Amino acid sequence: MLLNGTGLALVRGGRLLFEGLDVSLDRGGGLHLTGPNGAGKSSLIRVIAGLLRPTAGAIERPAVALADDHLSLDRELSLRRALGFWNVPKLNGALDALDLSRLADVPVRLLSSGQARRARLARVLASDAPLWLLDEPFNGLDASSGERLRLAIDRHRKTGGAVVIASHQPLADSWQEMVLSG
Ligand SMILES: Nc1ncnc2c1ncn2[C@@H]1O[C@H](COP(=O)(O)OP(=O)(O)OP(=O)(O)O)[C@@H](O)[C@H]1O
Repeated sequence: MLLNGTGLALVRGGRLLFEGLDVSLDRGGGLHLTGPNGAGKSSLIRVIAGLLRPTAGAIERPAVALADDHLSLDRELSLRRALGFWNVPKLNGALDALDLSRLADVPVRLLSSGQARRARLARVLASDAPLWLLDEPFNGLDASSGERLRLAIDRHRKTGGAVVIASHQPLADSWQEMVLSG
């Protein structure tokens, strides 16, 4: 098993967001976190990433790559050099997959908001982490970028990776859905 969390609970801002939660994923697996705003999807992703300590429970995880709104890229560097700050062994393939190659030499500060979002996703695609954690990855992407991302995610799962996505958008049947109710 790639990811195994058992009995997870989290209190945040004085509120119990979830308790007794089990999450597990095998290689090739996909977990889709859904639920209303504030239900705790992003918080659970941060628990899985190891950035938030759960109030109860235990978690075993492999190396993870997280894409959310927090990744900082040096705005003065070119996209390629800014991403190069991270562990990105598959950078060229990732830039290609998200149609960012022609922007590789452009300073990060000149990217549009959708291009910057794709850049944060490219960091994940370029990593060699088996577990991808994607918080609302389709937000702000145009249709063709969304499709490119879907293909990259499918490819990652088919080659033995696993993916957790928090998203309000429907996903295909191959995703195991977990509804958080807050
Ligand atoms: N840094 C923080 N400190 C305290 N409480 C927080 C913090 N960040 C988020 N929360 C609270 O935790 C709860 C869950 O937030 P979270 O961002 O996990 O929800 P979500 O399900 O991802 O929501 P959305 O669909 O809006 O993205 C909310 O009530 C939020 O106010």
